[in-house]
Amino acid sequence: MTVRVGVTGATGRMGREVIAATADHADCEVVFAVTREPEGETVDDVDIEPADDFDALVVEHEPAVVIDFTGPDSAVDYAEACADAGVAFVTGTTGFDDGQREALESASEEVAVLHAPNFARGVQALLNAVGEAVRNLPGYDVELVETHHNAKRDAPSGTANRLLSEIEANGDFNGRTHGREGEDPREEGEIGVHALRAGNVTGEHEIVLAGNHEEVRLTHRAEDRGVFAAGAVDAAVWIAGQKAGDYDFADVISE
Ligand SMILES: NC(=O)C1=CN([C@@H]2O[C@H](COP(=O)(O)OP(=O)(O)OC[C@H]3O[C@@H](n4cnc5c(N)ncnc54)[C@H](OP(=O)(O)O)[C@@H]3O)[C@@H](O)[C@H]2O)C=CC1
Ligand SMILES: O=C(O)C1=N[C@H](C(=O)O)C[C@H](O)C1
Repeated sequence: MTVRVGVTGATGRMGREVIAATADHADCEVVFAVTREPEGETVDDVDIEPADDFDALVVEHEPAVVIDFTGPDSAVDYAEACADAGVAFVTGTTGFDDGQREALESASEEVAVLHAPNFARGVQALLNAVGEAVRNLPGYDVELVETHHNAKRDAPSGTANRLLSEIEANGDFNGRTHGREGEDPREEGEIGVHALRAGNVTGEHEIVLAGNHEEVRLTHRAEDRGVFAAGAVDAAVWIAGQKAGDYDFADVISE
């Protein structure tokens, strides 16, 4: 059965990729796509409509799922609208604060909600590998470096935060140090976190584990945003059949 998909942030970097990825997927179709100021634009032959009409478009087109790559405030608004309308919600948006995360969780009491800070399958493998490396190398210094394009708003990236949680869950650490300046020697057990913003880098995450006169580096490098979009569309097709709840991209790729 074809899964009917609504797309938010449709003229953004990721929104455009999602529309393209949906066209490449045999099992879904875009039934509407919105952005704040559409100005009569189309993306891959899909008409882009005003975000102010979101609620009416949901009623008119009856999507099974909405895919969102926007900003934290708007993602929460769209999640709440989907919860009211009984529509599943997949978001790759990052930069949520605690209150916004709670709002997504509340929406997941009504409908299926999947939030993933990174829809690349390789990042799921990296999460597993990092946990194992940290468990196997107790006492090693751990530093994380992420690099993104110069228009990214949030730092550290959502993926970096997820990796940091995984690192902390698997070892004995004393907190995170974001960058260093001046007289600031490394303290035992701290995790150094460094966010680089330059040019049009799609997204890189590297974890350095060093100690015992040796060094391990685990790196993921996204070469194209289509990787994220394809994962998000796979998640949308998967979530269309799920009951209300809070889901992760790991649930999608474990099947
Ligand atoms: N999970 C993953 O795999 C990935 C996640 N991301 C995340 O996705 C998000 C979007 O990234 P990207 O596409 O690069 O960003 P862009 O800035 O290119 O696009 C964001 C889009 O969201 C819309 N938008 C922003 N704020 C609002 C708002 N308040 N209300 C309604 N619409 C809004 C914008 O609409 P308008 O054009 O109308 O201003 C724009 O079209 C970021 O949080 C990023 O970190 C990015 C890549 C992969
Ligand atoms: O903003 C981006 O571009 C990206 N954001 C995500 C994040 O914050 O982790 C994922 C990816 O690295 C690209």
